[in-house]
Amino acid sequence: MTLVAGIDSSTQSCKVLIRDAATGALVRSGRAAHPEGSEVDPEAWYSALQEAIAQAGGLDDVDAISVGGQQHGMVVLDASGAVIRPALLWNDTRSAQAASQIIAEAGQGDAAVGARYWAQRTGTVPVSSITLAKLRWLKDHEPQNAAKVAAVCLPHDWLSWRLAGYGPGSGATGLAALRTDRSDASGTGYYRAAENAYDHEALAQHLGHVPLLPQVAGPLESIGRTASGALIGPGAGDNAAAGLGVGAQVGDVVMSLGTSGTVFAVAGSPSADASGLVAGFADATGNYLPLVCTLNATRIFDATANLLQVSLEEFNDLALSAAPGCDGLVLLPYFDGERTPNLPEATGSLHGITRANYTAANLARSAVEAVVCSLADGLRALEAQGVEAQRIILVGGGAQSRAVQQIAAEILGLPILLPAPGEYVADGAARQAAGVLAGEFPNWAQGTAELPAMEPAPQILERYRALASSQFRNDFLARTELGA
Ligand SMILES: Nc1ncnc2c1ncn2[C@@H]1O[C@H](COP(=O)(O)OP(=O)(O)O)[C@@H](O)[C@H]1O
Ligand SMILES: O=C(CO)[C@@H](O)[C@H](O)COP(=O)(O)O
Repeated sequence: MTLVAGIDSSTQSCKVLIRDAATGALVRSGRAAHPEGSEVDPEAWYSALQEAIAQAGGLDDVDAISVGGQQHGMVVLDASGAVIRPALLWNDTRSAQAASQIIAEAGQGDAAVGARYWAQRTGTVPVSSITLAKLRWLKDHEPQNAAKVAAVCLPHDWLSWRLAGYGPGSGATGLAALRTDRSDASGTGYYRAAENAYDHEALAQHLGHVPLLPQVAGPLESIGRTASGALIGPGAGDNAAAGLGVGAQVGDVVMSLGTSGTVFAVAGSPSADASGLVAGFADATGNYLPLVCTLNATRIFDATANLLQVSLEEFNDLALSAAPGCDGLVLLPYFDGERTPNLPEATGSLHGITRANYTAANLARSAVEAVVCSLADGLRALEAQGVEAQRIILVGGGAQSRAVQQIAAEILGLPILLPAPGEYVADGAARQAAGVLAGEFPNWAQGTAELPAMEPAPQILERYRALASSQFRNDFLARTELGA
């Protein structure tokens, strides 16, 4: 049996799946936790990867491997190949002001002009998550570190590079061996997905110089070999890998609930949304991946379950025991600030509390309704860019939640497909690894169920939208009054 391995190095953990390259059957798996926090030493990802690989029985009998990873994280390397400082992750909002400056400077002070400039130039209006904003933050706050940057790469690029035998001390030869793929490159803010080209000018302006950038490998190109001789695929950003994992085709819309909430479509042409809601990313096959990402998804469930001192299963039961609309209780889920809408300083808030509705069940349900509504807004932004959603493919750890499944069916008003429980980012990476071996993506069978239709509850989204837009207005006014 020929075996392939797929890795998902995500925000919270590292997962390794080893599959039969011919059929896709799962053979072994492993998993290890990542440290908390939005600033992480990349070595911690490598240790978690080693632990997950060992748990999955090692790689000695594996013929090809690919890494899917959390997007945008800033991994900066010096000339020797050593990491200069801990990576700033996609959900680290300290770079929010840098993002605003990048936009304002492009528009010579006019943010709307700057937003249009970036939408046209790279497909994405920078927010704090985007790597370019993190590099600008580095230049402004740690100029001595910025000056040392010989190469910059992303979490999945760096892990693939380590698997290929490079690391601290591998010097210029090592740096020249860095590779990425088009999907992850498209999330940097210095890659023009529609032209398949890096934007060196953006780096020169916002980092202060142009460092070495990983070469962009083709969708089925091998970028090296592991110590045990397995081919290493190009890898992908985690959302593009999830798209591969569920076999998404042009026109399909995927909603993922993990640490981040994302909703994205596979598209045949690039997008350029000057409102900044939709990021114009690329997928892992040569298409495009217009995507909306929120900072607050399953961790809202974790925090609420924690507060209520219940397990996630009990949390789901509680949520399902409350009535749609939570008797008027509405949560705005901006616990970690927010990226879409762009409210990096926001905090969460609970509205409409009465003595009667302030129950554990309503609190649990309000958390699920909030997260689903925030993604329903994401879907609306995608539709404004011309995406025609016929159905939604639901993935990510949060898709396992029965409460999410039911409430998504009530709120989204579209058929919802639930792939068999699995790790779709790691699956996409495994599928890519099998494709690297065979020269084409495999056609692995996959069980998918359609969720039963639910009584639509449009009032939930209406109330959420009314509150969210008033919070957005207030935040905007506060920033304007402060002159920010
Ligand atoms: N049955 C469940 N009900 C609710 N949430 C769940 C359930 N199972 C997993 N999760 C959520 O999934 C999240 C992890 O999802 P995952 O996609 O692995 O995240 P990430 O990719 O960001 O590391 C956890 O925060 C957890 O709350
Ligand atoms: O920033 C984005 C997409 O733009 C996030 O989707 C990250 O890629 C992290 O994903 P998870 O670890 O939450 O799956």
